Amino acid sequence: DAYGQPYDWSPRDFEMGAHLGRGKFGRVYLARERHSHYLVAMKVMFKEELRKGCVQRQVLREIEIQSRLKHPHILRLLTWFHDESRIYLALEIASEGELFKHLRGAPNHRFDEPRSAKYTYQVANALNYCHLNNVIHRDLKPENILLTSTDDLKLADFGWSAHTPNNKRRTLCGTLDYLPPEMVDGNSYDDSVDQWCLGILCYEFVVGCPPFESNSTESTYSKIRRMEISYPSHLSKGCKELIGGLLRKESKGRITLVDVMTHYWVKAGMAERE
Ligand SMILES: Cn1ncc2ncnc(NCCc3cnc(NC(=O)Nc4cccc(C(F)(F)F)c4)s3)c21
Repeated sequence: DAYGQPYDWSPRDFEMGAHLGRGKFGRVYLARERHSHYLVAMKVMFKEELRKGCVQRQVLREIEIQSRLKHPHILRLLTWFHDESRIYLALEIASEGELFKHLRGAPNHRFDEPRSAKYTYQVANALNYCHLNNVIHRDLKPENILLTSTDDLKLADFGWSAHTPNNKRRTLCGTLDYLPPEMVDGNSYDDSVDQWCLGILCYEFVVGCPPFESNSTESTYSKIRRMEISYPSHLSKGCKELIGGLLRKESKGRITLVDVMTHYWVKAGMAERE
């Protein structure tokens, strides 16, 4: 407010609009702040549901982590508040919504290599910023990445993020396709799990499905453990080399996020997109 004191936001400050999407816990609405007409994406979650899902602490950790992260490719958590039954996250809007929708809607469910290279660069840039702030995202997948009207990516949903180093087992939920071998085996892990996930993500961009996808948990796990990856013939040498550099079973052997941002395939793809 005018005196520089943090203002206590409340649901009454916003007019709720269109339904933008739904997550595992709660729904997202377009919302407009009454005086400034500023538009936000409002994630509304029921405290009872979070309690039943035993995720209250994770939401609070996400709020603590996300309010500190300020980066062009990380979706801003602008503010948060709660009333007697709900918790509200006021988020920056990414008007094109979940990247997942655009990937599934693209021809052959995949992006061309220049577009994939640009997105890979932006995610690597955001993850590098997270790691410099001792945060691992841990839940990178197309559903958690949003697209803006300028065709730029925003990393979102830090509900599973954690401070490094971390070796708490995370209860498995959602897709297993992105789990790195060290997590499948329940071993300790560090921020290089995000490099693994970036490799899976890049593969899914250019191929249209994750490399270890299969119809049962056991076979996904065994494919991950055996590093059973096949590259379609349409992939360029540079693309295979980059993905191969990230999908290394040995976490220490994975190329760094800076290696990704300076990789010739990534730079060539971005130059072509300019
Ligand atoms: C759909 N859509 N379209 C446009 C648009 N623009 C912005 N945002 C959108 N959608 C919201 C994306 C999110 C960002 N941050 C989130 N954070 C979260 O959902 N956290 C969270 C909640 C409950 C439980 C847990 C826990 F603990 F279990 F992990 C974690 S969701 C948009």
